[in-house]
Amino acid sequence: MLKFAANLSFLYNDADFLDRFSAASRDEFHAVEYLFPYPWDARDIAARLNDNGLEQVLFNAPAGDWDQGDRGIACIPGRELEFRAGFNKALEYAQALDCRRVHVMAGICPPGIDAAQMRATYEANVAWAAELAAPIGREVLIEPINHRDMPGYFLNTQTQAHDIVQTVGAMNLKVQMDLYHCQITEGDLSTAISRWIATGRVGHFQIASVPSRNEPTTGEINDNYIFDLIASESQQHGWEGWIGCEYRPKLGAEAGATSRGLTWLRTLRSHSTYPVI
Ligand SMILES: O=C(O)C(=O)[C@H](O)CO
Ligand SMILES: [Mg+2]
Repeated sequence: MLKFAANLSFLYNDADFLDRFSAASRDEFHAVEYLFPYPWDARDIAARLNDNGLEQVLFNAPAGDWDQGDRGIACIPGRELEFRAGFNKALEYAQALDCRRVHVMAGICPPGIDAAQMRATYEANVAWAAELAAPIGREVLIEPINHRDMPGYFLNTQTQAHDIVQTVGAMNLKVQMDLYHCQITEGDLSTAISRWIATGRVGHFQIASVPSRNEPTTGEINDNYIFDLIASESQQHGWEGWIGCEYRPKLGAEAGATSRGLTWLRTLRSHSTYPVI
């Protein structure tokens, strides 16, 4: 089985955020993810989830001052209190929205701080977050991100992320394997998927075409081959996670752009040899 979640920060941009939940439901999504819920009251989001029968599968912990260039603060020495306050807020939303996974963004490496100090800071922060989240059944995800989209981002490769997961050791610390970033940074997706899913430490996948970050099947990745691989590996290893549709519709913010771009998913739902939701 493959389970796809609509990323409401990237999709349905022709609608206000709170109206995107019903739009995703109309396109027969069963789950959603997005970057940040914090501008909205959790009760309003919970009502949209409930009204539309949607599961909340992922969102991000506060990532610093996004408009000022922060892309997470977990690796930055001196911002630990800010990180902890933000993650506490993320857990409040995770409980209100019954969301199992919280993505903790690492941050852009500040100049003049050595890599060892950033790694120590990052490991201490995600270890603290995982310990706080574990008793309430939440998972902390860390995601390698390519340096074309985020120059200088601390976490860049799958091996780096899994090394940190092993070093920290918390069973609820897992890797968010965004195949868009993995293709740009490392390529060799099939081997990477098989290798890392077998560890049991992949918490979530995300997909988008490369290089344009549009709908699957419109770029250099053979997405249908990848979907078949994830389906078979998931069955072999008992992986039951979600695949986030974190892409920008080719038709942009035109009315109905997202729905008109979902041919790849409708085809998969009707033609695959395994269940697809
Ligand atoms: O950039 C990505 O791919 C992500 O998934 C982050 O959560 C948002 O930037
Ligand atoms: Mg991603």
